[in-house]
Amino acid sequence: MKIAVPKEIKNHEYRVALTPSVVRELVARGHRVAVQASAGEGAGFPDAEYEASGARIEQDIDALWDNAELIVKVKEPQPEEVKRLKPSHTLFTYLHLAAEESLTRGLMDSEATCIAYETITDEEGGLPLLAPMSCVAGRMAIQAGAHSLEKAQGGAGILIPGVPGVAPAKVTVIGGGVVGENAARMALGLGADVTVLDKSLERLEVLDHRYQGRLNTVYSTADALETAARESDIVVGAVLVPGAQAPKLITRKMLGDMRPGSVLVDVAIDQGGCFETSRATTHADPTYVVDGVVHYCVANMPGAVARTSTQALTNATLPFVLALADKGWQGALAEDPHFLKGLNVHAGHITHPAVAQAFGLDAVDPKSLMA
Ligand SMILES: NC(=O)C1=CN([C@@H]2O[C@H](COP(=O)(O)OP(=O)(O)OC[C@H]3O[C@@H](n4cnc5c(N)ncnc54)[C@H](O)[C@@H]3O)[C@@H](O)[C@H]2O)C=CC1
Ligand SMILES: CC(=O)C(=O)O
Ligand SMILES: [Mg+2]
Repeated sequence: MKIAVPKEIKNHEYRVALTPSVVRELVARGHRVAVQASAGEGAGFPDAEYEASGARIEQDIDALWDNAELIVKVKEPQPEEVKRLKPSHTLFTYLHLAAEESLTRGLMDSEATCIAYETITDEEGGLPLLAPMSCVAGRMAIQAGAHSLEKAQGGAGILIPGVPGVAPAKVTVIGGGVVGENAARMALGLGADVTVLDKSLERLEVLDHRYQGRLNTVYSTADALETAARESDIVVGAVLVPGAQAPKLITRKMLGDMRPGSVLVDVAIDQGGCFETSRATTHADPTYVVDGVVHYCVANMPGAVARTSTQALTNATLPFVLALADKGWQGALAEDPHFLKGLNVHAGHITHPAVAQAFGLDAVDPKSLMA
């Protein structure tokens, strides 16, 4: 299989889809890997390491895309990348389509086969290719929140742990999955007063047991959300309905009840965000203020810690990339129903029900493509 690794072009995105170690595994199986010149530099993997692993370094972007069968990326294709896709391509990357209709339409028009990391499932009901980046983003959410609470950033001027004689900050995390648990863990580590809200009692039970009374767990209702908004210094948005747009849980009206200088960190922004006033921001300009409340809404948070994130991401994607390369998309997806859940778009059709529902379109059952 001819595999291409483009250099990521999203704002301040320094991750790369394959490390030299992964390239080595692919080349050992007889695959040909082309890596765009300097694609790995931001994550600390120079071209020479890829060459030593058997990759060809490609300077010409047109040739890189044109000659590829399988394109492996990190972030959703940007408009100039969508234009390069063609029906013979298999694209494997994060897509987050429910948040972006124009991207969805662009991928449909390309007629390429587009497999999303974030909708692949596992036996335990988890999302194994989202989890490593959720782990990173959850941990970063508290760093981002702590920084945003500083006065110079528009925050209330609160130090998360407080000091002797001064109470710590109150941190509420909405959604106690991978992002939520990692955010809660970091906030606890800093000495915050931490509450996790979730709709899943099972999840709250797991967290209660794991954190042995150090964490407050609250079932997520409209009342609980209003209380969280009123009383918290930082609210982290960490909900997910896989493939779908995030529900808007903190409304504009509720901002009026928040203390000035409080902070909303919307990690769920890549699925459209779970606060009504959220709009995607970039690492270059990560925050803005609405009604006195600081919003941090960066859609590619792990890109800022590209070295850690690239290693964590490729640990998880490796078996899937090998399966696609060895068997082709039909072979790999036909024998793994969890991998098949990753198929979002094929030959102009949407193949994920939650994505189709987000735009009032019909979904084609991916099983019907496996014949
Ligand atoms: N901004 C960024 O850079 C990144 C964003 N993310 C995003 O973070 C979000 C969370 O991801 P994960 O933690 O991996 O998902 P997850 O599936 O592990 O956890 C989501 C949790 O939300 C809960 N939930 C769903 N609807 C809810 C509601 N209405 N009220 C309260 N809780 C609700 C679920 O029960 C679940 O426990 C996703 O949108 C993901 O794409 C992940 C990584 C990086
Ligand atoms: C999951 C995601 O959006 C990211 O890692 O950038
Ligand atoms: Mg995005």
